Formats: sequence, structure tokens, C-alpha cells
Amino acid sequence: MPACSRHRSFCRPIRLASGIALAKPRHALTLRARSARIIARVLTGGALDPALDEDRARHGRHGLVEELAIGTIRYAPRLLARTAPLLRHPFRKADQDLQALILMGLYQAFFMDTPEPVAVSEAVAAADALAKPWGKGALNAVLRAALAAEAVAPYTGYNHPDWFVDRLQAAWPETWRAVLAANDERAPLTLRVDTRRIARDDYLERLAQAGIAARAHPVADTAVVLAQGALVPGLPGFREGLVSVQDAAAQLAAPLLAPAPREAVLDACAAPGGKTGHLAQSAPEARVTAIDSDPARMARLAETLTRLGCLGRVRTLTHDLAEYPLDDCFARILLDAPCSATGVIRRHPDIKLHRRVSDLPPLRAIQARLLDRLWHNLAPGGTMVYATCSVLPEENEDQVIDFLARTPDAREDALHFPVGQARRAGWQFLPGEAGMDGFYYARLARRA
Ligand SMILES: C[S@@+](CC[C@H](N)C(=O)[O-])C[C@H]1O[C@@H](n2cnc3c(N)ncnc32)[C@H](O)[C@@H]1O
Repeated sequence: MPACSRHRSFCRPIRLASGIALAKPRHALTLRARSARIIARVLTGGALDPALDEDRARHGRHGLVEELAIGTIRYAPRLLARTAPLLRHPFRKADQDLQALILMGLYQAFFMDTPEPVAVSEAVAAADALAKPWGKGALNAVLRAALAAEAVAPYTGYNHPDWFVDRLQAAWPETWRAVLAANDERAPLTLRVDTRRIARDDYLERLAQAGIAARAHPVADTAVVLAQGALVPGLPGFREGLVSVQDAAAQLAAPLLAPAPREAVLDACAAPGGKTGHLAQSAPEARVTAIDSDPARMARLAETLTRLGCLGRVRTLTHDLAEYPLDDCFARILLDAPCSATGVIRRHPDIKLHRRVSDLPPLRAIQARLLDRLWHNLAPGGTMVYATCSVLPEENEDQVIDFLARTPDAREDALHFPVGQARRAGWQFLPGEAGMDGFYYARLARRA
């Protein structure tokens, strides 16, 4: 029996114990139709995370809906390459949910061990739930043809945009394949433990008592990695701010900055506040200012600081640092710059669809502008940490080398970690190294 028929009850009138039937919802959605809508949002240019959030808010969280949506987006370049030659005309924008059903059917067949006839019939049945029964014939035909084509000539591409593969090959001639493979993995759930309040081993013990398997991360000494995904709000100590979700590579920023008590610290480009929270927790006597230009993301930063009990200790400002200079002077500045996010594709697989090579020059320009502007806010003798979650040298070491060349009072502080690699300037972690996201750090000191 196709799995979707298990959800037919969605379409029936709801009958109360009294026998009174409530009106049948006009477009009751099956789980697959929900996933198709999320995927369609991404195919039409939207971001995956807000689409998932909206679905959760409307219908409640469901594992299968998310697995289908996230998995299909993760493999979208491959699945689209398989279907595009079979379509006489691309689907209209309004019918990207049908395109999504095709991709999802292929995802189920290729990656979820769903028998092919089941994958096809589930996709076709979901067209009814989307109130598009007229699309069933095309769905059926394209899916069957795509499955047959794959059987004859399996896909040999890289499941990433060509421009990215080219850049990666040029930058990392020995490791580019490993980076692509790591991007297609599911990222682990990694927590940052507030080690001022609980030792990491003690928190691991609390997890074990709750039946949650986890291990200490080998590089970031505040990080624990869960063996499986979990519902974060229910994790021991989460609501009290004992732990936060943060990849281990991102947990290295605050220790690199290491502010002293009473020092003025600027977290530039701070939202949604992962690193601000870490700074505020690990250096409670430092005077932290967190700035970002995005008001919605700043609202999330405030929520995070509230949960951590740090809101009153951090000055928060919504401010465009590229346009409006600041007057203040800081002993430490963290510049977690806007970037291509090519180091976190495994967490945000929609980057594969949305990032364009043409995004890189404006990103490089804003990174350089922020470096130059914020340097004037750094006190003589002060330290700036420049960070990105990119794997592209032009946003990382090249950016820092250019900055050092045009900034006479800047010098680089060498970094060293047990994994990753020293570059001509700064340190690069590639995705998957020690299970971490791809990240870049450079520490710059201003002459006294
Ligand atoms: C990599 S994210 C920061 C992540 C954050 N540090 C954290 O750990 O949660 C980059 C941030 O830069 C912000 N941004 C981009 N351009 C900016 C500008 N001109 N002024 C201030 N913030 C900016 C974006 O809104 C975005 O939140």
C-alpha cells in the first residue's frame, strides 16, 4: 500500500464523538504535499529555513516532511539535472510544487530505498492533495522516464553548481572531492556548553542520564556532539541557557578573541547572536556591544541573549556598519563577515540553488569595506578576529592579505589548531574536518 494512503484521513471530514461532522478542509495537505510546498518555496528563490519554520508553525513539526524537504533540496542539483532534459517546458512558477513532487519522488527512490513504483505513486497521489490532479499524467511520465534514464546511465556529476566545483578545484586541488562529499552529509547536532556553569563532562553525564548519546568534541573544548538529532528545546539545560546549538568551528571565535575583564568588545555582524552569546557567557565582565544591520536577525539575537540570561550585559544596536561609521573604540573586535556561506552547505543545502558566482564580487567588496571601517574602531594594541564560513580563498586569505598590504599598522597573529590548515594568512577549516563546518579565521593585531 502506498504510504500516502495512510494519510487519507487528512481528507475526510473530521467526526466528533457526538457524530457531528466538521467541514472537510478544502485543501487538506498530505505530508508529501507539505514537503512539496516547502521545496517549491526554495525552487522559487526562497530560503529553506523560513519555509520549514512556516510549515512547522502551521501544521506542527513532522520528521518525514522535513526529511523529504531537506533531502530533496540537498540533492536538488543532481535531481534537476536528471529531470530537466525530460521536460518540454519548465514548470511555471505557480506549479513548482509539481516540479517538487518529481524531485521528491526521485529522492525517495535514490536515497530512501523507496521502491520505485511506490515513489511514483506517492508523488502522483500528492498532486491531488495540492489540488492539481491535472498534473498527474506529467508527473507519472517524467518520474518514470527519469528513473529509467538513471538505470541506463547513472548520474556522474557533483551535485553542486558548476561554478562552485570549478572554484573548489582551483582552490583545493587535493581535497575538493572530500569537501563536496562533506557538503552532502547531514550535519551533526553540536552544542556549546556554558562551561562557567557546568563542566563539559558533567553535562555529558546529564545527557547520558537522559538517554542521549553524545561525545566531547576534540577541538572545541566547549563543544559536545550528539550522536543523533534531537528536539533542541527539550535538551537538558537548554531553556536555562546551559547549552546552545553551535557548530564546533563557530565555537572557536570567542576563545580566539579572549577579551579581558572590563575590555570593550565589538561583535560586528553579530546576528543571530551565536557568537555574541558565547562572548557574553565566557567573558561576563567584558563590555560587549553587538551590532548587525538586519532588524529581524537582531530580534533573534535578543531572544538568544534573554535565554542565556545575558541580555542586560550586552549593548545591542541595529546599524549598517558599511554605511555609517561608529565613533566608539574597542579593544577587541570580532568581524564575522557576510560571506558566500560555502562552508555551511551541509546545514543550508539551499545555498546550492541560490548562491551565484556573481554574488562573490559584492561580498568581497563589503568584507573589505567592513575590515577597513572597523579597523578605525580598534584601539592601538587591540585585536580583531576576521571570520567567515566560506571555503573560498578570495573571501578569506586573499582578503586578509590585501588588507594587510594596505593597512600599515596591522599585522597578523599566527594561529594554530590540531586540524585544518595554516594558509598564507589565517587558518582554514574545510567542511567535515573533525566533523566541523567549513570556517576561516584570521587574527589581526593593531600596533600600539
Ligand atoms: C555570518 S552572519 C553573522 C553570524 C553571527 N555572528 C553569529 O554567530 O550568529 C553575517 C551577518 O552580517 C550582517 N551584515 C551584513 N552586512 C552588514 C552591514 N553592512 N552592517 C552590519 N551587519 C551586516 C548580516 O545581517 C548577518 O547577520
